[in-house]
Amino acid sequence: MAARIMNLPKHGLCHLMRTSALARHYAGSTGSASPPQFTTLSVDDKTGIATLTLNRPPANALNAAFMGEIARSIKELEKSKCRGLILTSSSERIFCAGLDLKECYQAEASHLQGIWVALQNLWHTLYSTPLITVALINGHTVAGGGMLALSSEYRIMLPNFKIGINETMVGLAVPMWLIDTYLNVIPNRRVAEWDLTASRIYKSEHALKAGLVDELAASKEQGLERAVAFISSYPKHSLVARAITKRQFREKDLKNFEDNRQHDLEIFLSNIQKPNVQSYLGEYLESLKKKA
Ligand SMILES: CC/C=C\CC/C=C/CC(=O)SCCNC(=O)CCNC(=O)[C@H](O)C(C)(C)COP(=O)(O)OP(=O)(O)OC[C@H]1O[C@@H](n2cnc3c(N)ncnc32)[C@H](O)[C@@H]1OP(=O)(O)O
Repeated sequence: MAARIMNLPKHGLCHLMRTSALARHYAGSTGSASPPQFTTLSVDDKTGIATLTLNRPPANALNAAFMGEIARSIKELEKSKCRGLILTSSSERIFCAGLDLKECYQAEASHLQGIWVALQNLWHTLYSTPLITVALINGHTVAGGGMLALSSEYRIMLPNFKIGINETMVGLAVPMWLIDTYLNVIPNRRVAEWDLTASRIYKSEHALKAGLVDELAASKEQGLERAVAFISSYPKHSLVARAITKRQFREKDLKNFEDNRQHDLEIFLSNIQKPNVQSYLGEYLESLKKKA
């Protein structure tokens, strides 16, 4: 089996062609001709590997438009017969800081609903995709950012960053579908329960030891090479069987989610609008500002 390893040109012809194709797709599905705003996508036609780069400074915080854009790109890549997807960040410090908390503070219920439904859809799309998925975690990734990493099949992280799910710390329960996602990576229930109830955040090196990530890479370039090698290690003839097997492993979690989608939304809306949670959220946002 020949595993092709190459660095993708950041602004190559291939990238431009794919971006315009996606823009046409968005125009068809949303009625607007606006191109992707918060991501760049490049596809290596020789390897069939796509790199989706998160680019919403300063923290790649997730709002509904950003999450919709990521999910639509994944769906489009599935149709284009790409074999694999690498998720990474344009920032040198932050892979993804989770939900955009500024948009969760003192927001209308309809806005909060839009955010949560977009988060649910993004999780479902990434967790269920037949594509071979690798998160190249080149910065801190917490909460919803942890979700992106853990929903991928393989995680490569750069040293000296943080990864974890800290929802309880901000006053909210971890949704069942995210617990299932965590257990898919850390099957030791006691460790998983402790991590999620205590909002445990791991440093890269410790995350590797705990099995939360699969490899450390010294640089983003090395990480990209390792990600391409991982995806290319699956022979072409195995891809359909591989995708069916992946689906079977994840089917129960996906069904649980579908059975409880509405209830999950109601729990979020009820929690996030509680005065004590909103008040804590305000203080938390202030503390993030004061750090600067
Ligand atoms: C109350 C619960 C709300 C929703 C519940 C539902 C649960 C959903 C899951 C979630 O995703 S909740 C999101 C939880 N996220 C966090 O708690 C992350 C908070 N951020 C951090 O811990 C740190 O920023 C970091 C470790 C990610 C990066 O640290 P560092 O490199 O030192 O950067 P700064 O802290 O200086 O941040 C840079 C810049 O980004 C802004 N920012 C950071 N996180 C968010 C965020 N989640 N939403 C909006 N904005 C965020 C931060 O304020 C700084 O902005 P400046 O304008 O001051 O540059």
